[in-house]
Amino acid sequence: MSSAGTMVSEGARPMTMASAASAKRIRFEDVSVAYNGLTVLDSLSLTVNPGEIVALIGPSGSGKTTALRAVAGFVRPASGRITIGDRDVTNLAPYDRDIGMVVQNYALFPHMRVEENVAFGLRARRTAEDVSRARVPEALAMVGMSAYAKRYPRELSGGQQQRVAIARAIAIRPQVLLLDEPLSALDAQIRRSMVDELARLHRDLPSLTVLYVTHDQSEALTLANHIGIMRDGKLRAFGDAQSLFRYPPNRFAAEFLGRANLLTVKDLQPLDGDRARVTFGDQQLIARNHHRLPPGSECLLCARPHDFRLDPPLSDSNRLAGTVRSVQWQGDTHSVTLDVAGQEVRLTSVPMHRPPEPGARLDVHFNPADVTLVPEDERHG
Ligand SMILES: Nc1ncnc2c1ncn2[C@@H]1O[C@H](COP(=O)(O)OP(=O)(O)OP(=O)(O)O)[C@@H](O)[C@H]1O
Repeated sequence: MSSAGTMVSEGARPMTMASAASAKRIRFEDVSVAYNGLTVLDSLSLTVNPGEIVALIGPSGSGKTTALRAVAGFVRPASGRITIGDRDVTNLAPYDRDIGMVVQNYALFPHMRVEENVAFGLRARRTAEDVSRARVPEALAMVGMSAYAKRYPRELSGGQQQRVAIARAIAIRPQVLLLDEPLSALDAQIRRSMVDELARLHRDLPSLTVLYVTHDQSEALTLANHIGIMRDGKLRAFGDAQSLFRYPPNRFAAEFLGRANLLTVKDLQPLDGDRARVTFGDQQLIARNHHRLPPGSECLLCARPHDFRLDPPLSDSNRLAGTVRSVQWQGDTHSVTLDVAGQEVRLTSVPMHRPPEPGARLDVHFNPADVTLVPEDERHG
């Protein structure tokens, strides 16, 4: 642990975990959970492939933690099946599932020193004393906390406590690691460095299959191989992080993962490849039709704030003429809100020497390959 509070593995890969080849898959098969007769997780089917990180994101109350707790064995599904590798764990007790878990608020035992906290899971599993003696320093080294073994939790910062919680979870060498908002109690700067460190930890432990629940889309985009977006107990979108961001399958996914301008367009006409022409106001625009929406569809054109350009357009660019509503300087960017044919468009640019004034006319353009059409129909969302 450096004094700046970074998590670094000390020494050469101390933990000789099994290789990625022995990693285990987590599978939800049509899993529903109800509390007091109210369904809060509705027919969830989802696979976390061996050794990958899947992030579940979604608004408060959408069922993310419930899904995680069902894997951990803290809630029993009303129907469906959960498997880890080839084992059906649906009805196994939590301690029989070979799972490590880290929750938001550290949950360290305050009366135990760091090393005793990390040893706790090993003791509970009746791990031989000599094995435990080796595993505790290994796990602490993985999270850069070797120097803090003798401290009590109250003598640690929040970030340090969470590192100890992670060390405790991985000391048992679980097949599966469940992380429930592990960084949300930390301040923004520590959180950012912990995200990098979790990514590194996962590179050091490639056999670990991770289900990661978070509110924070940037954590999900940075860490996850695949992202699931939940709403009202249902999985509304699932895909690899990049595709989900670039080609959101519905309005909800577009709005939840990153900021999106969603322009209402109509009269879709497919062009060559996966492109299509659409009508926006009295203008024709070209966009990707990644979801192959049928001709004539009413849909949304999804453009991210950074997709817009202010420099002179290329010949095949889409152009929009707008009126500036507001301009905000945000340090490393300018954020501009425009009125374009009665719809609000937000764009970000590198800091401008002479930002436009509210009320000024501003022409922007964007490359057809950077924007995508999204179905408006709620049946898709
Ligand atoms: N023990 C419980 N008893 C009754 N209802 C519960 C219980 N735990 C959760 N719920 C309800 O289940 C729904 C889903 O909760 P869950 O904690 O899974 O959501 P979440 O997406 O993780 O939310 P958050 O991001 O706020 O943690 C919520 O409406 C919640 O009130």
